[in-house]
Amino acid sequence: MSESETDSNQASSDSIESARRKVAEQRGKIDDLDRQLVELLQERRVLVSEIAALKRAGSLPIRDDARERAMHALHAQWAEELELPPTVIEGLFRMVLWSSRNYQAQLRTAVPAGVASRRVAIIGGEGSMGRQFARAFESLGNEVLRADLDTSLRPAEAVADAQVVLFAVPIAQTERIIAELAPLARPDALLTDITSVKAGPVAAMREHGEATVIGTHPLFGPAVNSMQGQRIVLTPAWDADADAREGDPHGWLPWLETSLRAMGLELVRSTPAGHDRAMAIVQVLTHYSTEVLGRSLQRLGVSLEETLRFTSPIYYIDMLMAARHFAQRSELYASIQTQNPNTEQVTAVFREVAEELAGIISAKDGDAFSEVFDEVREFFGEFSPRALDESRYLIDRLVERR
Ligand SMILES: O=C(O)C(=O)C[C@]1(C(=O)O)C=C[C@@H](O)C=C1
Repeated sequence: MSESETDSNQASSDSIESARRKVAEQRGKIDDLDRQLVELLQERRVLVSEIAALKRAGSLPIRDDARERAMHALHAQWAEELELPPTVIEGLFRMVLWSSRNYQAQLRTAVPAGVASRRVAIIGGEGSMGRQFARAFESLGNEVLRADLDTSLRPAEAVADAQVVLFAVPIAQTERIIAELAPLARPDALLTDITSVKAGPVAAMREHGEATVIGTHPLFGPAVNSMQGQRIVLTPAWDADADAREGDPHGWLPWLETSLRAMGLELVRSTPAGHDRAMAIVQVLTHYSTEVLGRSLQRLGVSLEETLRFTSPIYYIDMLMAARHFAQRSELYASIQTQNPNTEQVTAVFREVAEELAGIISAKDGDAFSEVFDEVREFFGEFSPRALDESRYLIDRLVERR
């Protein structure tokens, strides 16, 4: 090595060293700023807890959409003034607001002072959903009786002793267990369930007991971090137009609605048949499509690792959803797919459409393809701009994690 080469190597290692030192210095300052950010979040949380107390006293809801919209608009304006990307600032504050609402739910902001406590039997109380609801009812001050296959408390005893009976058992066994236990419930009790189909279980609860019947379907699984902001469908067994006193002589519907809202849930009212029609799309059709995709990948012998090297964000999201689906219990999905009264009709259309598109594609008929494409685009109509916006948000969050 010549002398000048040695010199230049020395110079470059000096400059690397000096760059490293300066980066470390700046990092120290960043840590200080980040610490201040965290302290500000803590200060913010104190204000939120004060708002929570005021809201509880005034029976105001945790979430205020108008306020949140106004905040996002204001933040966008600030971002622009300071030349920061508004979507990044919006993402940050969405996280802050989500956490603020969760915190308020933990502080029991939405739990009305006068919500009556009841003795609630959870049949299937050791299952993951059963445990989640047991905790939630307990946190509202109810006495919870957990009964399951292996508990010392027998399900029959729990049902006879309870004012509210919640069936949280696998779909395939729900109707059999209801038939066995519902006759033991007190006539002034509430019978409810959390099964993903509603017509069958609600009819079974009506048929086998004298108690008031309200079916429910939580639109989330046991894996969610918090129930805050999740949805639950309520399907009272009586006709919506009927006199409520006739279908609900003991006022169970207001009690259940208040309790579920207090857990942070958003309520969706439906009839058992209306629910099942909607779920044939929300669950059966989309799960079927996911299952066809997963099965095709497996049958094609695709190397996931290899394809993920080429991934687009959408392929990645599709793979996340497909793998998530197949990572869960097959019995749950088997039941959802086989027990919905509308499954046949919906899956038949899926197969027809798969054939239709395969025909168009193999005929290399670009015009026919565009015609189909345009018809579907028109079908999505007003939803499209929102879909573009929200999917972009989702993609940004995913990209930021990697
Ligand atoms: O301002 C309120 O009403 C709050 O409850 C606070 C807050 C926030 O964290 O800023 C949280 C939830 C609401 O949806 C709006 C704002």
